Amino acid sequence: MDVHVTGSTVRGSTRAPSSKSYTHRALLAAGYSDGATVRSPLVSADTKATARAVSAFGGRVNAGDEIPDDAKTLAIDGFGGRPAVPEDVIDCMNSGTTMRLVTAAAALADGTTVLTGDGSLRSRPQGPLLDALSDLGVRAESTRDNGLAPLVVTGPLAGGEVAIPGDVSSQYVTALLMAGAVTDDGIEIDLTTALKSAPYVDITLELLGEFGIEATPVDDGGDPIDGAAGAAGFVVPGGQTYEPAGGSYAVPGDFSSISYLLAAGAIAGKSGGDGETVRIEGARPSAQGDAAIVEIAERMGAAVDWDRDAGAITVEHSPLSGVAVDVGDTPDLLPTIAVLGAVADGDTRIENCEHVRYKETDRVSAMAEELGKMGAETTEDPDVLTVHGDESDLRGATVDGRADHRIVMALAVAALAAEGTTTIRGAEHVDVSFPDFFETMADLGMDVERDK
Ligand SMILES: O=C(O)C1=C[C@@H](OP(=O)(O)O)[C@@H](O)[C@H](O)C1
Ligand SMILES: C=C(OP(=O)(O)O)C(=O)O
Repeated sequence: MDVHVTGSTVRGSTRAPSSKSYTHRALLAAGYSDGATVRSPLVSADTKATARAVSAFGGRVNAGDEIPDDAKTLAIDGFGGRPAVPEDVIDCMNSGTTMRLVTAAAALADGTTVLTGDGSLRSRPQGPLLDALSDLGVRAESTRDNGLAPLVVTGPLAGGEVAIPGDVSSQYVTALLMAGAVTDDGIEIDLTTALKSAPYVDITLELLGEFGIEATPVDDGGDPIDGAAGAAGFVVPGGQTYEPAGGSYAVPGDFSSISYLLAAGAIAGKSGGDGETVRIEGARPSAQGDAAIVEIAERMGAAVDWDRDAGAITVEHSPLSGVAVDVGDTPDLLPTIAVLGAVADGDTRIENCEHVRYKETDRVSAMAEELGKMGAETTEDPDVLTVHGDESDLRGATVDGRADHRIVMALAVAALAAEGTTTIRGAEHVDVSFPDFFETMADLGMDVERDK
């Protein structure tokens, strides 16, 4: 589907969608339990893939009925830590989180599970997780023997000690921690490189805690530390039982999604003289590293206010200046920061971004090339994307969303500040994390037309 976005201003109040990362983990944790209710889930293409995997392992989501797009709660009958051997191949579609978390869950089953995904997911690295599971005594293979899906996993997994790199995907650590809790022996993970995307492991640790599961980051002496940043490894004892307090878990708002709303306000938010700006609700503090978008936008000069107690962010347009940002912890913010950089004065250097190339698409190249079509000047290095705001003058163009939700949403925000109309191809891919993105933006004032 193509959308056509014409330069426009935005204002008004909106609510952030629920967190994709927390929803995946909550659905799977509920699957690992005897049963639990997930409140305010994100219902999207990716989280539905995880829900289907839970069902494939013998759980039941929403009494076996299709999940309505507006579901406010999801009741899950779990498989009690013992996944059944699925009757069919598990299709993880476009979702890296589903594939990594479900691969480790599959290793617990006493039999063989086959996992696949769409063309994008079948090109993303799974090798380090397969190697780790193999070292733990599981048969975990790529059908093409190239570290890519389709994957074939034959359990069961008893646990043990394993080494894994931390610089490809933090999702391998999350996967091993979630599965490790229900093994007999537990899992000790030694990181062979520093961990990137560390806040996502903090999200995992926070959620595991809410489900009554103990898992601990450790330093290189094996002593417990607070938080995943700087950890040399992790320890999760086996034989644990997933059980959320009160039988239910509530998903917070999604700061990666909030980043587009905030950026839209920062580059095109107009108060209209009545004090009303862009207000984003559902922004309560949690372990999400992507909450850094508030500080990044502030550093660039945006007029942002985050009332943490109320969980509300207000933002208004003001002139932006380029900054240097390290996205080692926050890879999903790169497309948003690149757009802010394209309208800012001076250079915006997005550093430590090599792992952002292993996403639904190579987002470093994708943003350089697609923003380039709109008149932005960038310099791309393997690990750094520099956006030259002074040399950029955004104008409408036809751009390719690269079948990647974050590229589509970032380009739509850029189009707000562009002269004329921008056509974005493949706009339907927002269904991965923010299905109502274009409705939400239209309500805020974005001039957007969708082709049927
Ligand atoms: O665990 C998660 O929920 C995620 C971890 C990150 O991936 P990597 O750890 O592969 O960088 C992030 O990019 C992804 O969108 C969601
Ligand atoms: C990379 C992403 O997710 P996943 O790894 O689950 O595909 C994302 O949402 O930007």
